[in-house]
Amino acid sequence: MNEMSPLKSTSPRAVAANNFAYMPGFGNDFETESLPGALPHGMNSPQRPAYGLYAEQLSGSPFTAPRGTNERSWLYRIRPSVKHHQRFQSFKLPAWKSAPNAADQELSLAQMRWNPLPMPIGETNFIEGIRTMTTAGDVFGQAGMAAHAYVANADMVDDHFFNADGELLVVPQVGGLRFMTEMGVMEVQPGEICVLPRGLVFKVELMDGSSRGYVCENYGAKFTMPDRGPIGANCLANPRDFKTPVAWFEEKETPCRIIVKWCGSFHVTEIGHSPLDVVAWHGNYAPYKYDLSTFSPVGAILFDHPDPSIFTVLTAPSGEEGTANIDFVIFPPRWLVAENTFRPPWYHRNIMSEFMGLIHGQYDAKEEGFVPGGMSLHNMMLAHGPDATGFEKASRADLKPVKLENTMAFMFETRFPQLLTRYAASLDTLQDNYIDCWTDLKKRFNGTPEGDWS
Ligand SMILES: O=C(O)Cc1cc(O)ccc1O
Ligand SMILES: [Fe+2]
Repeated sequence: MNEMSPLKSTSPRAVAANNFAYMPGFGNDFETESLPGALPHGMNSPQRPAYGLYAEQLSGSPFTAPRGTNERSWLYRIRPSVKHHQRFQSFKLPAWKSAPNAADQELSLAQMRWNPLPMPIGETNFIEGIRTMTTAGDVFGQAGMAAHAYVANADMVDDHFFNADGELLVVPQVGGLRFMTEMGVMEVQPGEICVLPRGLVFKVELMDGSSRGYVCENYGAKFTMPDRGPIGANCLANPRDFKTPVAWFEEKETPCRIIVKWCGSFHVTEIGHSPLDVVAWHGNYAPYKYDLSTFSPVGAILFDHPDPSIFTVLTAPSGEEGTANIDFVIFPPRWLVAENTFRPPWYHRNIMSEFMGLIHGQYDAKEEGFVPGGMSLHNMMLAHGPDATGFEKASRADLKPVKLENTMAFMFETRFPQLLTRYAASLDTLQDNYIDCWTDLKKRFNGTPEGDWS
């Protein structure tokens, strides 16, 4: 039983909304109840669950998935979800696109970079504020992803949402977000991320007013922790730093809506009560959050610049070993100590497609132009690397140990090409001079082994 403070909400029986607790661990089999005795023991489906609750299974994998990837939770709720999912009508969220986005895509064969999206002027909640930048793969085939940015200035009050098309990895950049979900409440600040499983009902409140950030919508197999190989049993992201909320419910008997994303289109249904009515649950299919500052980077401690896969927080497998549907990678503060080494990222061309964002500070491959809240896209096989100023600086730097501080960039990297939405291609914040950052890279070859460093 969770230790919770006295009840304070629309219902005398709901759990206080300002004292949220979390359970540590990644993919654990959790159990949690917000009323004593609400969770059945030793079985899932008693003839009459305590408190008159309904038992409901939420499956995140096929019933017969192997043990390591088999995910489901049992929810004990005031009304079964079938009472929430009735008479759907079409709903419009025109800025949220899905792959394949044939009618709306733009040629994306360019290195691209954007300044941050402006905050919205009209009232905009989290789901209304989602603007798709790129789509990749195919939502119907359950492969690929979409990279979205969001801007929001309003709470979801009576509106709730679930996404049947994939899980959502949310990366706040400005403003904390409070995710009130069926399975509990998560408060997520910039510098933290959270994952909302496919099908989970939630709404979002803004903790600090106007908010901005990024969302990766994963159409494929769920994010999991990468294997560490020879690194061993510790470092990178550690399982105990992932936090899943304890059960929380409200008993709100006033009109609410549920908006659903399903195969790329949106639908709405009206119900007479809150769908956030799960009093207790157990299982391993659940939302979680993670504080990026708890990532323990492991890197080169003598020479050279390793591949960025060393900074993978979460990976969504594609079925082909070593070829991720999506890798979620961060570039956290760290010591740079490599000797006789060009320390920033090397110039490269990559079969994977890289969408990047900056949560705060400065990114070491770009001296200017990549600002917090900004985005960049380096698509499949398109060359990129440090800008000319960064190259110059790093090539001449005194290679003493240096701490890279005040920085937190991230990458959504996918095996699929990322196709731009028309929205992304026509944004005012698209930098039309991005490729000029490489113009001043000089020819230094002059036939001598030293090259021309004048
Ligand atoms: O392109 C980028 O900035 C991301 C990146 C960083 C790095 O250290 C190595 C490869 C890579 O794609
Ligand atoms: Fe790259």
